[in-house]
Amino acid sequence: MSALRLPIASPTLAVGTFTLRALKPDDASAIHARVNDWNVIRMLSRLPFPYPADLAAQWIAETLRQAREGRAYHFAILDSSGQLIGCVGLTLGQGAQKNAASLGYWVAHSHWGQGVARQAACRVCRWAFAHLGLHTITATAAEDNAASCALLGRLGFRQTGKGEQSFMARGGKVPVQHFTVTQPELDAALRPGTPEAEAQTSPVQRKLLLVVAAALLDPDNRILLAQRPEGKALAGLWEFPGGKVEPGEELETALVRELYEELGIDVGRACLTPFTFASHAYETFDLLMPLYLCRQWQGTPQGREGQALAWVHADDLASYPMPPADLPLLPFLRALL
Ligand SMILES: Nc1nc2c([nH]c(=O)n2[C@@H]2O[C@H](COP(=O)(O)OP(=O)(O)OP(=O)(O)O)[C@@H](O)[C@H]2O)c(=O)[nH]1
Ligand SMILES: [Mg+2]
Repeated sequence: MSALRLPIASPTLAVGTFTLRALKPDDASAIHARVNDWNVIRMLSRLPFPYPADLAAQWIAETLRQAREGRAYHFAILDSSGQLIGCVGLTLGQGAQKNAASLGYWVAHSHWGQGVARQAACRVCRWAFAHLGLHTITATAAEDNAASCALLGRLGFRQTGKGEQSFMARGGKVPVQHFTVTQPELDAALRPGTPEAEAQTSPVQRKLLLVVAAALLDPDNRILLAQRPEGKALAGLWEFPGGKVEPGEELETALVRELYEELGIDVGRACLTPFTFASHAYETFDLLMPLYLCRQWQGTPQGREGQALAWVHADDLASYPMPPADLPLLPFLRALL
């Protein structure tokens, strides 16, 4: 579990013939020209019509502030000639919602029907799942925005409910549909050959994820496994307790913190023995996971994040489905125990 989320730099992302990059103050006039269009603005809840020219500059300044603070990431969508043709962005939840973000986008009317929003939204969601530790991304679309509802469905978003929302430009409440997607749902919906599916193979976007984990051993040489809870990636699989190393954090410090957060036990750093490591290329990131052995701790392990726990003999490990990264580690544990 992450203690806090540090802002990360907005990347420049490529998808198909489009480029997504952080907004710049110079984009204001292009944004104003494209968004101040009834076709576009009637689908956006928070914008007035007509859209005053100076609002674009204020909004850009706000997005840059939010990005510096790690609260939102907004991108200009540029076509192959570098012309701004829309925007896409994610606003991150706070507090208990920190693993969720909401998606928003618009595309200039002249570019509708060309898959711009689909490709851009997909690219940003894939980046966000890989880099921001998100579990879900939500989106809301006006019920009469059939194109947007269809686009979200095509990206793997599920409709989770209906409601009403004030739309400034329309001067009142409008029926809306709420949607949500997880990383596996987004990945499952990718259609091979589409620009958004091809974009993922771009090597510059691969991320190395450093995760630290422990094989806790009881006096009978049984290993403690924890079942990944619902809502997390790889939910239901059994894993070694542990988690992501925070930027600037030492490995052992991270592991001591994770074991306390996830299991409520106190482990001295001296009780952690480096054992082996897992290295696995997941679809969107490379996992590097040092695995430590630990035989001594204070307290009784409890699933503090709602995860089931099991003490498992090395010979029984095969009965517990584990993430693919863990499978090469099992022979070493069997040999040791
Ligand atoms: N802890 C742990 N993570 C593993 C194992 N095997 C494996 O592939 N992973 C991957 O490593 C990453 C660790 O994520 P995590 O969800 O434990 O991270 P965390 O405790 O910091 O949680 P949070 O990000 O929800 O705050 C996940 O992508 C997970 O799928 C394992 O045996 N133990
Ligand atoms: Mg964890």
